Amino acid sequence: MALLEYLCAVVAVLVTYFVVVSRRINNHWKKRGIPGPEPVPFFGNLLPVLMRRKTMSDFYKEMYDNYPNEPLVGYYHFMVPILMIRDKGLVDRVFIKDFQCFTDRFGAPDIVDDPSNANLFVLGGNAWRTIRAKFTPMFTTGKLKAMHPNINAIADRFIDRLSEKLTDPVDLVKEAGVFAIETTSSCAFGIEPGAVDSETNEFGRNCLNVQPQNIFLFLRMSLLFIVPKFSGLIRLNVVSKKMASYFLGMIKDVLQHRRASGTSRQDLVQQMIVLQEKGEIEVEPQEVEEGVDDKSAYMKIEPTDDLIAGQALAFLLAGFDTTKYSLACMLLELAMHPEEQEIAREEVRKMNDLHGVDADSLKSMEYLEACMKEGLRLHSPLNSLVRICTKTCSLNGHTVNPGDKVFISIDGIHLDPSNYGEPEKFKPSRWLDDENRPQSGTYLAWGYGPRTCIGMRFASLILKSALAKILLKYRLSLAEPVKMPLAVNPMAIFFNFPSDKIFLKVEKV
Ligand code: HEM
Repeated sequence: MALLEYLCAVVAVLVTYFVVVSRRINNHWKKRGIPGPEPVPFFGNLLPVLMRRKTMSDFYKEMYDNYPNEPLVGYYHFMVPILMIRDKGLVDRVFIKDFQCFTDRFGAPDIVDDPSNANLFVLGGNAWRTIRAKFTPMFTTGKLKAMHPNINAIADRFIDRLSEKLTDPVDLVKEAGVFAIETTSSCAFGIEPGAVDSETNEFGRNCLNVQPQNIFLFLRMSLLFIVPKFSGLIRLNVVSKKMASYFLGMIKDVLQHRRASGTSRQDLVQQMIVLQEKGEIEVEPQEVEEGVDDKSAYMKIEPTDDLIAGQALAFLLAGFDTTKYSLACMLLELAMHPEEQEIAREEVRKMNDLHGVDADSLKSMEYLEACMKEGLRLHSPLNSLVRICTKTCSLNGHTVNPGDKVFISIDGIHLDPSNYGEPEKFKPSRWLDDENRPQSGTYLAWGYGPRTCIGMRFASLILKSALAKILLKYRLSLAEPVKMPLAVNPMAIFFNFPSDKIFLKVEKV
């Protein structure tokens, strides 16, 4: 009995302590005069998300919409206070002008000995800056042109697959997924297209399951984001150990095979091999990022197979699902808007008659580009952009300290009527109207500032190649009604991935 009483007393003390600490933490924003939704102990503001009553995207967008006159809003990711930036001027400050105070995304240490975390997406500080400076030239116009025949071949295979499905409704997300598997395997993992052409082989299956959007990933990503040092200590990764070991092993095999056989191919793997052959990575004066006046902001890095494999893994993690869902959503919007689809088809036809579909002609397809931008505005695969403060700075009179987390709601900004007239409408023409072009800082599908998507030009080329080839051959329409806005997977912490199937009718033009 005495033991039971003793245990009850301990539990009562712990609960009281816990509630008091939670309350104190939950007063963080109140004390600073920053408005925000009322938190509950431990869960902060996440309870509706964890109970699947709201998606993370809805939660962010509601916060953006509910405080229309506030430049800053505070919320709690479990017990960690997070600052949401609403004001465009402050977005510019954090992501561009004061970027040197907000360089990190996860707050991970400079270089991590674990290759699955030592990648461009996760790394911070000098290691990120150094690798970014060396990897950016892999996506220049010339390099993309050289890779384009590969990309076109993958788009052709996509067209062939669709031709076999003309009688049945096409499962859009599934087909876009197979296309994304092929581009990822071919360009980032150096495997010939066709070798992994379906969801049923191991590579394809693993691509589809590399980051299953469930509660475990939600909690893992939450920990990495809110307590990066602790996550480092317990060696928490952005992917499971099994997936990391599969993909890292695969890319290392490709590296070894190319070196042993002397074979070469126009892809990202080859460019990484070229970088590796130059020896220790050191940033040259002409590669120094704008705003960085100190060369000590960079470091020397040994381009080991692990480091290279880590970057290929980042290309997969950052590029696979984003490409798949972006393509699916763009095709869906075109299917729902036959008039815009026809204008785009006419433009592609004209350019194709003159030059065929190549990297140059795709560049001149302005309407197609506008369709892509508009599709991404309405269906940005990422719901938010995140930065971690690395140097003390003041935002609107509020001091932000190293380790503090700031973010912006992409959907909030993309669907704000003060940024886009009739924001819910698919209107590619808004991108061609020179007088009313969307202002800078209001289009965030590829991110913003020096840490924007490194694969943007590459992904645009892939998406436009697929769109152009499909429009030339097929007319798209809905096979069954689709409810807008699309339902999103509730456990996708940073993403807007549609959760329902979408079926299109595809007919020859
Ligand atoms: C439609 C397709 C894609 C979209 C919409 C997209 C979007 C984004 C966004 C929003 C970010 C965060 C930027 C920020 O925080 O400011 C990002 C980062 C990144 N993306 Fe993409 N992405 C796409 C495809 C790709 C592809 C194909 C690759 C690989 C070749 C890629 C590689 C990366 C990497 C490595 C980062 C981290 C960059 C850094 O922190 O330096 N992405 N992407």
